[in-house]
Amino acid sequence: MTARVLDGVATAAAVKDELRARVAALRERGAAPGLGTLLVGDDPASASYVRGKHRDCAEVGIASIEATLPADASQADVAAAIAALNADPRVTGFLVQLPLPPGIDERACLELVDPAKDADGLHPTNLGRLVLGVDGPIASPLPCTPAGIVELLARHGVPLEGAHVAVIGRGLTVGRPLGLLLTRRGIDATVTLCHSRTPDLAARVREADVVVAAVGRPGLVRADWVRPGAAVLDVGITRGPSVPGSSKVRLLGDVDPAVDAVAGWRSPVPGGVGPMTRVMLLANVVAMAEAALRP
Ligand SMILES: Nc1nc(=O)c2c([nH]1)NC[C@@H]1CN(c3ccc(C(=O)N[C@@H](CCC(=O)O)C(=O)O)cc3)C=[N+]21
Repeated sequence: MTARVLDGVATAAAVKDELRARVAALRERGAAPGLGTLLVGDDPASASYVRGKHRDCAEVGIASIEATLPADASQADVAAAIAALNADPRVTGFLVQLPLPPGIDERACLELVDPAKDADGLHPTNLGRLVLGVDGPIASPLPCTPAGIVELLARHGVPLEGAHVAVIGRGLTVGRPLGLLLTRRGIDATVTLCHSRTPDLAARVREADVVVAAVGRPGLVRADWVRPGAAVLDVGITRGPSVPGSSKVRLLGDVDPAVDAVAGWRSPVPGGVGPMTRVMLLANVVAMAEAALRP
């Protein structure tokens, strides 16, 4: 067997086409959506992700508002920048790029974001709505990577209802909210949420119809862990050594490429979950701008 590709680039492009039409409709009603970003410090990977998000916005007609602070910004500086984005009428949704520099309290910063402008879906109110399994009075944004994974599977016809999903990783942005999303009514997967202290991880993965690896350890998921025909989603992105004779660094996923001989589906790195994460951010911004128009 050779695994079929869960193509995040093509799927994200299809979602973008749908969003472009919704953005045009919003603009006609005088409610142009705008994405704000707050980047603190000069981590090159973070700067490159933020640039990518603004490029995506331009492609669908969403305005971009960029805020930056130096690496030595204080907690109060970050709080003031978040307050300015909360108050800016051009900004219908924004995110605080993570990770924040050492010394800044990330959780405290996320709590300062207006939940109605929380493009990442990481404010405790929105995570609470995810736990409750209901949409709030405003459209409640979903965390982008979990939402992107569900969309990627749905658009490739990979069923989740009745499926057993092994999620590896319990982080705030991927594993933990993904477990909540997959077990919602209407999605109806059965989830085993695995982490660094799970005994016999290989055995938990072997039981799964769908495997999601979100750890950041290259090659963690090996071919002999995977049930034949399973769908394997790779969320890990580790920057490896540069390609010999080129300035490009190799991006390494959490899934050993040898898995392709066993799996039914695999999402590649790059070109899988990453582009879906980015497009779900845009989807949140559009949905929040639409919600703001409703009486
Ligand atoms: N507040 C906040 N929200 C985030 O959503 C957030 C964040 N902070 N901090 C960092 C992580 C990481 N993340 C990625 C999104 C897209 C790709 C992506 O598109 N990757 C390309 C490769 C791009 C490359 O790294 O060269 C791909 O997989 O094809 C990667 C990583 C969002 N994150």
